[in-house]
Amino acid sequence: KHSAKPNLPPGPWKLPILGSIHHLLGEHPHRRLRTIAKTHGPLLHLKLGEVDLVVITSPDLVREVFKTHDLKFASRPELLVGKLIFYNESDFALAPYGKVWIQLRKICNMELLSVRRVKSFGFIREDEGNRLMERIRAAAGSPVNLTEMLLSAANATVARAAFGKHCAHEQSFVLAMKKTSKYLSGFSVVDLFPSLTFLGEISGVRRGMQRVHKDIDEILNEIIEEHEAKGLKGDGEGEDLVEVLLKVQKQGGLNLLLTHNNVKAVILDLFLAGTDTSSATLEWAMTELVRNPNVMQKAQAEVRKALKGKTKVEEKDISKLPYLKNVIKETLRFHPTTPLLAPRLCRETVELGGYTVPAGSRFVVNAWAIMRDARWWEDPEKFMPERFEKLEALDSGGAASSEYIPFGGGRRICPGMAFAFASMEYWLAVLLFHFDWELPERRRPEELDVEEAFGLTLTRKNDLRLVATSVAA
Ligand code: HEM
Repeated sequence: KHSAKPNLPPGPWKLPILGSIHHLLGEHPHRRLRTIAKTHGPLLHLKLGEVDLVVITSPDLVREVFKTHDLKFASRPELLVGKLIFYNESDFALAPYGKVWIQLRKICNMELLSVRRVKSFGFIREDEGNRLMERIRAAAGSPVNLTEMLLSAANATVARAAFGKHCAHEQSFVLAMKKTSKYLSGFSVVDLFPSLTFLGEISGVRRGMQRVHKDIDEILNEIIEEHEAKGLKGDGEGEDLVEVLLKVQKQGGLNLLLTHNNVKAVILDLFLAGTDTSSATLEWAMTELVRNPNVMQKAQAEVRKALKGKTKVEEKDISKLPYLKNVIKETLRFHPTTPLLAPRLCRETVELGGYTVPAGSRFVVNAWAIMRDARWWEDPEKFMPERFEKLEALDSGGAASSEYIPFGGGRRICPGMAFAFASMEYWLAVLLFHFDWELPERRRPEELDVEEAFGLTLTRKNDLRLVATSVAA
């Protein structure tokens, strides 16, 4: 008689079967969810089909979930793409919390994306930076598609880091990954009604995923065979990431028998999480620099003064560019490329903010809304890199603060921060040192649009086309 209903967080009214899905229509989810939070508060409950979704829009709650209750929120929801493309969740970005995730994350932190390893890829970033510069120079004053060029540099960098210098499969692999990312939103019908398996069949999604998986698997098998045939050097110098993973597999000594599927799935993670996040951030940085000529001048003056007399930017110069670093931090605040972070799964029932979040709920943090909220940010709609000169606590790129969370937080915080900053800072320095930038047809800076395309990564809707003028060194 008195079976107590859980005291769920508030949320908008729900329809039978669909739940709250209709409230998310018409605008990008991070924008709709901010509007809903303004009415119902910073802790929301929505029912999306069969899924309970809890949304957080306040730094206090962020602190609670990433610090006090981190372990309870450290899992990821099961998505069809994880099963069908990521080798039945043999990776660690989509894997639930557990033995596999713990071991793979350890390998990632200590071997794949450690500061030492990221440093060892400096020559790749410099090569790709030079290639970027030459492609822009070759355009000789006609508009260049920076969106496409930055994505190509990011893809090539991860591909070379993962597979080694000469990988014949780079292009076909990148293409297959592009197809994969469209299945990853977590908001698709197959993931909102997981019990209705026939939806995957009639929509063709299941077949599409199986086809992409087959293509990816063939390429990765060949790459692994080539690496095995070549033999593993084992000296730690100049190793690519496939070599590192195969070496760890051979050495054993982990709490996990690392399978070939683990190796392949981890490589997929690095591509999916590590390519368009970095290129989209740079694309937004260049957008804001063109829209804010004073900021552009200040950043260019810094880099040109620090590198006076040089003909090329070197990685070691980046430490002399604090303003440029703040331009990137401000871009990540203003245009976080994963505005709702990556969805988590609540492993146990938790009391949060006076409400009950039931075990099994999916949960997201509206990082975009928090980082544009005037309660926590002065002039939040203004692009102002100077704000980071005062905010020492935010220097670590996110881990230290619950208002600045472009990389998430807690145990599942992005492990690719060092990799991302190294490429983004270097390439931005190259773009600003060698070129002046303006809009085609001498359009005014304020005419540059900031429309968003929502996919897994928040990119510009329209490609960024700018005219570059070479500056004499
Ligand atoms: C501007 C660039 C980037 C941004 C904004 C970004 C952001 C994020 C965010 C928000 C998450 C989810 C964290 C959470 O659940 O709390 C994440 C996870 C992850 N990122 Fe990044 N990321 C970037 C670059 C990279 C790069 C370059 C790599 C690797 C090469 C990478 C690898 C990963 C992986 C593997 C995960 C999953 C971690 C796990 O579940 O344990 N990311 N990233």
